[in-house]
Amino acid sequence: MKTIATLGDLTGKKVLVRSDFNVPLKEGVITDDGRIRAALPTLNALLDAGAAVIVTAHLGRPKPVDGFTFEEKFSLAPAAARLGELLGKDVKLAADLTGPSAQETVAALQPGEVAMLENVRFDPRETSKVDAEREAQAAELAALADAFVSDGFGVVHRKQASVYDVAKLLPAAAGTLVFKEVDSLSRATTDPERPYVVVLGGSKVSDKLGVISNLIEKADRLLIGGGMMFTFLKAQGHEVGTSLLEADQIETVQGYLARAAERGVEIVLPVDVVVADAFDAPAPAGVVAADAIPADKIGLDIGPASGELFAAKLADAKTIAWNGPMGVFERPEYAAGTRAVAEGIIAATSNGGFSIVGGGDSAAAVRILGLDEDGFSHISTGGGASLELLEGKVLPGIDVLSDEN
Ligand SMILES: Nc1ncnc2c1ncn2[C@@H]1O[C@H](COP(=O)(O)OP(=O)(O)OP(=O)(O)O)[C@@H](O)[C@H]1O
Ligand SMILES: O=C(O)[C@H](O)COP(=O)(O)O
Repeated sequence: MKTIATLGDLTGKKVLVRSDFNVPLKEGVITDDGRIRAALPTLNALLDAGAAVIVTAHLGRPKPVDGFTFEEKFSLAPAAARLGELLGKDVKLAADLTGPSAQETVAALQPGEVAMLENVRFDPRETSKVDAEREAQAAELAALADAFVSDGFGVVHRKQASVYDVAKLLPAAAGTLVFKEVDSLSRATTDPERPYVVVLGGSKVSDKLGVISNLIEKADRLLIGGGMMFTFLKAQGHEVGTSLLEADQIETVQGYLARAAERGVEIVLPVDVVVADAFDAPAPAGVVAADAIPADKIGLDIGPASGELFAAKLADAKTIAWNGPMGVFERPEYAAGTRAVAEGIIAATSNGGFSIVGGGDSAAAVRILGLDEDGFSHISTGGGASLELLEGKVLPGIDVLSDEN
């Protein structure tokens, strides 16, 4: 990948930086600013080099249909305010992406200053599958700057206008975060020390099921918790009540279970589950066996016996990749499973294992639960991106920064 140094003298230049500020928010307040902190080294390096910096980023998955559509709950305003605090300077947020507000903001921007553009996904062209639509948006973004730095590691697996297409239109380089992430993750992809154990959870079930197919070829053991455990339990013939379920993936998962058995890869599922009457019920209803979830209950965490089982399955691991919380850890009543797994990983790491935590929410869980970040070998800012790298895929946002381009 091309480094920032390849961009030459940046004094007085306007540099467009793609960051990943997709941070967890609760009532408009950022609950974990890890991704914003992780962006600082690149931003400071560019400011020190005399550049004026324009940051573009997304938050969540807004669904605009007809042109740029602002939606308060997906505004980057909290991220801009936090970035300003961390940099110790005012960060102006344009009200649009490439429209009059962005143009005025960028025109006034001086070397050493930082501005942000509103959520890049407020424009439907950002995520369009039609090349020409994305390219048109990328051209508008490129017109704002002299160079492009891709530093939003969490989004480099997306072939989107601000990640991929814009890199073709300006002198482009990878930021320091992208370099650091790729370096660390390559330890798990290139001849990992064994046993290699992968722990998967979270709620983006369909995003992650495909990853499992690939990891069956690479890992020795897969521990499955979080929202995706229910599709596995169902695939084994158990009822899952009103829990998160991808009904159309059941057969696919049955195929994974069969292939894992053939290859001698162990797939470990929870043996008990913490259930509630409803997602928003004020308190859990209890712990049930994983093969006996009542029809009117929803599973929101792995149970205590599963926490112990998972920790035991991690104990001898020499390479560990963890993506996705084991339950709805944001609520203390459903955080014990995630804590048990995190502590199991910390123990294995102190025993000589190499551990990677991936996923915005998993990294946030480590901090929110007050766990020791230094207990893990690498905490990635990427969720899907780190998983796809672990799968060995070529990521469009990295490929486009190749020295050969
Ligand atoms: N059993 C469950 N039912 C519903 N939601 C769950 C369950 N278990 C975990 N979750 C939710 O999953 C969310 C995190 O899932 P997600 O797949 O986004 O993980 P991630 O680590 O952030 O990865 P990425 O960075 O790719 O988004 C959390 O908000 C958590 O509350
Ligand atoms: O949270 C993430 O993993 C990244 O910001 C990418 O978000 P996306 O899955 O909505 O593309």
